[in-house]
Amino acid sequence: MPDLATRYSIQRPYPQRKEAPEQYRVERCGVRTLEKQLESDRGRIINSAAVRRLQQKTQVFPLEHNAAVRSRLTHSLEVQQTGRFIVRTIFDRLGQGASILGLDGLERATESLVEMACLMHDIGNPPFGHFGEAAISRWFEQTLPQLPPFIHDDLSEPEWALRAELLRELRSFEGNAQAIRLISQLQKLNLTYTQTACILKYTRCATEPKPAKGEALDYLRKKPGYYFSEREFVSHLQSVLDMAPGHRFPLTYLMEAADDIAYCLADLEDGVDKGILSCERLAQLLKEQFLALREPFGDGDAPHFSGKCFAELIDFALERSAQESINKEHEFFVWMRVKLVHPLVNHAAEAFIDHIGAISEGSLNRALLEDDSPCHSIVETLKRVAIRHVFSVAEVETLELQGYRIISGLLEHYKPLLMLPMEAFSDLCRGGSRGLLIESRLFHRLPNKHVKAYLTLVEQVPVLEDGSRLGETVWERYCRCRLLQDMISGMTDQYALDEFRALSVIGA
Ligand SMILES: Nc1nc2c(ncn2[C@H]2C[C@H](O)[C@@H](COP(=O)(O)OP(=O)(O)OP(=O)(O)O)O2)c(=O)[nH]1
Ligand SMILES: [Mg+2]
Repeated sequence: MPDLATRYSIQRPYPQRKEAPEQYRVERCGVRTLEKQLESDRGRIINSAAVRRLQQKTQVFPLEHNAAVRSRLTHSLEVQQTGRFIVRTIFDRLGQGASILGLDGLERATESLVEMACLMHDIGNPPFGHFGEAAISRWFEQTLPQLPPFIHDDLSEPEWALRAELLRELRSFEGNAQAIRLISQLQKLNLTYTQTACILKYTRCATEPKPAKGEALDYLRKKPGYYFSEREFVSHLQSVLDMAPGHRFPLTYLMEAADDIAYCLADLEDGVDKGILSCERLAQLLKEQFLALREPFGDGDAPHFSGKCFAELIDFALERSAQESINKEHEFFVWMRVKLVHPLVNHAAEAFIDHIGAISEGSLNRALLEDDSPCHSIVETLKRVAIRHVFSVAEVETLELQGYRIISGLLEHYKPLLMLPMEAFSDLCRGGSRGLLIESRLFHRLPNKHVKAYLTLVEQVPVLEDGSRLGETVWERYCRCRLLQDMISGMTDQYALDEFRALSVIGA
């Protein structure tokens, strides 16, 4: 079994130290140095604009005015807390055994890595959450066939192949892949590779096809985890941390479990807070859903969860809330959390320890909580009730349609920039604007940082299998599409709405 601790490295893309790479490993640099470097990562992350922008991005409810309802930022803070709880539970359980896993003395470092991964895990998400991702992907899917070098060009065989892969990538915008791009190229946070690896949730490059069910590591590769533009960064990260391609960094499993535990209850609480469901109705739905999920396991009509019948536990939370005179809903969720979070955290910690071999290798092909246990059924129950009874109500769907309209509308406004021939766009980048009435004005609205990232990427024309280079026009157009995706996904909900209104000449 690979020793977990050998994966803890303080190496960064832009090193500030002069030592040879072996000195970056915790066995050589020592735990104190590692902790100091991770403290520096914390500062870089907490002070980043990408984290601040989460405060105005949708978790479930787009453009929400009620600040008590979760945004991506408040959700991420809850994930951070849950992540810390899981790490502490693992170390408490391990006790003296931490040294067997090579984790001796690494509790603080592990806690910091997981906490910061949790805080950052959603930074690549576009405005309007899931629907934002879908809107970007769909717009590109419909528009790419109209873009000049993508529809006609005199290309060699290998160029055709890569062009097709780049098009596949541009059709599938992914928040997780965008997060890797943000850290490495757009914000250049220069985090330790170890810290960045904790949020590399999926391990497939977006140019590769989705694996078929049953294929090796199909779960870890089910969504794009990084873009072609970051392939060299990721490949370097993998070699620094001894990660095989397609495999995960061990602590990423903890970030994923913390996210699952945090949002499954929180989304329902927000639904109740917004008056979409009453606690009584929710309690009934949860009991029914849990029974239905446990049926194939034959544990009867009172399946046990953490030594108690699940229905009893819900009724207990309901009773406690009935005794509360002022904030009944709050009381209900306090008790739900008290009764559910501990067992779920314990289960995640146990699964981490039980599967430490596969986890150290990064080959466990599922989420920690995804087994056939009652704990898994609880998470599934909460998620399914949210999907059926919160996300799909008319109010939420209307807001999602508005988000969709805003994102596709914005991309449509910026489309003239994508249609320009390469030479005219380079002219714009050099400050020229002759004859480009609309395009020059649109260009001036692009964030400087994103234009700089585009200019850097344009220079990195990929080398093909046969040693030749990809045609410049195709590569440049890929970079320009990426630029537009960077710009749109970097917006907050409110900023996207304001920008859409401004460009559409609609008043507030
Ligand atoms: N409004 C709405 N929210 C949804 C829907 N499906 C899931 N959500 C919420 C549930 C969670 O609070 C949140 C999860 O968002 P993410 O985009 O991060 O997805 P998740 O982490 O499950 O998947 P990932 O593996 O990161 O792609 O979105 C939906 O159809 N509508
Ligand atoms: Mg996510």
